[in-house]
Amino acid sequence: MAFVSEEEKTEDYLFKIVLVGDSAVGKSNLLARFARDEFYPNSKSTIGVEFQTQKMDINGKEIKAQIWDTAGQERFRAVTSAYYRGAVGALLVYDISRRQTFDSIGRWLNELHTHSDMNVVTILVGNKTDLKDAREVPTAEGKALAEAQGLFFMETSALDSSNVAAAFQTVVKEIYNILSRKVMITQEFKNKDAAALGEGKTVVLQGEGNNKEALDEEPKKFGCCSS
Ligand SMILES: Nc1nc2c(ncn2[C@@H]2O[C@H](COP(=O)(O)OP(=O)(O)OP(=O)(O)O)[C@@H](O)[C@H]2O)c(=O)[nH]1
Repeated sequence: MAFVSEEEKTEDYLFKIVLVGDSAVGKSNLLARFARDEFYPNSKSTIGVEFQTQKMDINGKEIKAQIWDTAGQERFRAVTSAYYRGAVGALLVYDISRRQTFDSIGRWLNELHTHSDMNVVTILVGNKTDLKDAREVPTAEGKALAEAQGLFFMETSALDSSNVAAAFQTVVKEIYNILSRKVMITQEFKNKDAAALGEGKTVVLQGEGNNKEALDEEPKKFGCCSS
């Protein structure tokens, strides 16, 4: 087990992660499965925005993933810029049994990159793998798109739970790794300065641009239905 000091344990990390994709691909159910281990066979379209904060343990650190969910359909959606603002992670979701939802991924990726940091950690998620006989998008095609766009990739089923936690964890772990590398670089610089000045060392967690906002920002809510 890795050694974590008392001081380190009490540090809080809050990562804003957004769910993006066409209507009815299963965004809300992925969140419901991950955060509450629930599934709704007849869920209605999300109206406005919902978010859930889920605690996770990464390398002995307590991370809070604040996961935001909005409707895929334009008329039910939240204010786009506010939805993406400060996001450091994204799940780009399509339904493996409806090709048109896969064809929309390019558009969602454009929207994500227009409204958030280009470096937002993104995973392409092919949901509803339980619908084996209805599959329209082969796994290899999803994987190829992810590779071409530099995204992580996973296929999930909110219905039978497969890979749901793994998909969220992949994003959170990668964000944490990026921030850890930044801390190490900051520490290296500070140590050099400190050595020059003869001072003790300090470690500061520094996000940049939108990433920093995500760490600072208080959750905001639009529309209805948060838990
Ligand atoms: N078979 C199957 N059905 C699923 C799965 N995930 C979601 N569904 C169903 O798909 C429908 C839409 O799910 P939602 O989670 O509401 O989809 P959404 O992407 O949040 O939809 P919007 O809010 O309209 O954008 C519901 O009837 C769910 O029960 C899954 O993994 N397998």
